Amino acid sequence: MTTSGPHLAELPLERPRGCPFDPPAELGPLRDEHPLVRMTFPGGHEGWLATGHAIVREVAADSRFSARQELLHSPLPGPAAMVVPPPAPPGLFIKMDDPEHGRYRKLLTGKFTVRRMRLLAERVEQVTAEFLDAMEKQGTTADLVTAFAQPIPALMICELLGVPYEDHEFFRRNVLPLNMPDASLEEQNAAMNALGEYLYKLVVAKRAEPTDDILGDLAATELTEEELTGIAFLLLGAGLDTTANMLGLGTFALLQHPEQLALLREDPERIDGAIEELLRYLAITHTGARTALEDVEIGGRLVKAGEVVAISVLAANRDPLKFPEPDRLDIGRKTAGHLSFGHGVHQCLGQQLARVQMKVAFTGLLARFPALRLAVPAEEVPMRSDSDIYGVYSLPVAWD
Ligand code: HEM
Repeated sequence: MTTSGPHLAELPLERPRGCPFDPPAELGPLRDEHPLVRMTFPGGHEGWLATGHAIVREVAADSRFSARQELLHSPLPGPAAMVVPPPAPPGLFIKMDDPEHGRYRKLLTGKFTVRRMRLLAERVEQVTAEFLDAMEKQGTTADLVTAFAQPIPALMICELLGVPYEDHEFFRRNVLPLNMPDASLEEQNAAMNALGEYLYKLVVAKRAEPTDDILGDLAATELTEEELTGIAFLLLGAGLDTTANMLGLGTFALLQHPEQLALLREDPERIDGAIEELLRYLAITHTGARTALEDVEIGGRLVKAGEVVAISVLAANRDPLKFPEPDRLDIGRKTAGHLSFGHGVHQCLGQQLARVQMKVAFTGLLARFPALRLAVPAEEVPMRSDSDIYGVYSLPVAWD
């Protein structure tokens, strides 16, 4: 076991200007030499950065590493990195460990199964067709983000949870700062409080008058109103911004790789493989973190109790030891084992929902607009470089 080695002064974050889909240039060589490396966190704490696929998987699967937020130092710079966060509010189980985490998750797993999500496909098709109709009517150009990528997942998660879609602008406005490390603590707290108050009122109403949706079902259990609010907050936050960014950034990536797009257009059956490859290649939830609860020997290094390990999903998904020619977007490749939905007990609960939405939405978009193209030079597309969830802020597209 080695105790010395290189030391990173910060987590490299900037994706290259020329190819905004690739990891920061430093990350590849670093991962290949030192898949687990010492790093100073923005608040000055010493910890680690895991970039190798095997190590990232190990950390995510090992219950000696905790997801509890009060133990975490943020690996991303910004005001939140300077403070120790409070324990997660009740119900926010993504920031909890088992058995507490499992108690909440168990109540939800049956609601997001492959079978249930496939049954939903018809409704996703209707919703997608409506937004594509509206986009087509508006002329021969559009911002794909506001016309297509955002509204489809927003409407679907609202319907599933039983949250009024009319309020989606309010959710979007308030979810945004929560994923932005640079947002001030005041902004983040105000957003959290506004969403919390809204959702609390909603679950109280559902408890009084049951509704036929996920929150309605949960309101009929013994969960407290605070727990219901935390779960609603997690599901709404996770469902609004993630799939939307995969649709926006995924379309951008396909337009920038015309040979891959042509393969998909030639044989739309390739869609499932294309989606997994886009998930791997783009790694929109690029960074995570865990805290060691005890001393752990891993990858030939000793991570001490209390130290935080930042995880670069982006670097791990591009590890040549796992994926040959990892920097090539190849919709026909074997993608099993990509880490874009996480790994271990916290693996994404909504992944089947996300897959169904992406399949229907990408298929509908490509069929409706055979001549879809960027309406601005690629360098002018505004990237979400300042967010925990990568993507595009807008994607001007045109068709004939
Ligand atoms: C393409 C879209 C999506 C991506 C890339 C994504 C990514 C992830 C990742 C990486 C995690 C693990 C986080 C960790 O280990 O700390 C996660 C967890 C989670 N995701 Fe997703 N997600 C997506 C869509 C969704 C959707 C649509 C929902 C809707 C309900 C959702 C709900 C959740 C929940 C509840 C968890 C926490 C699971 C747990 O802690 O047990 N996700 N997601």
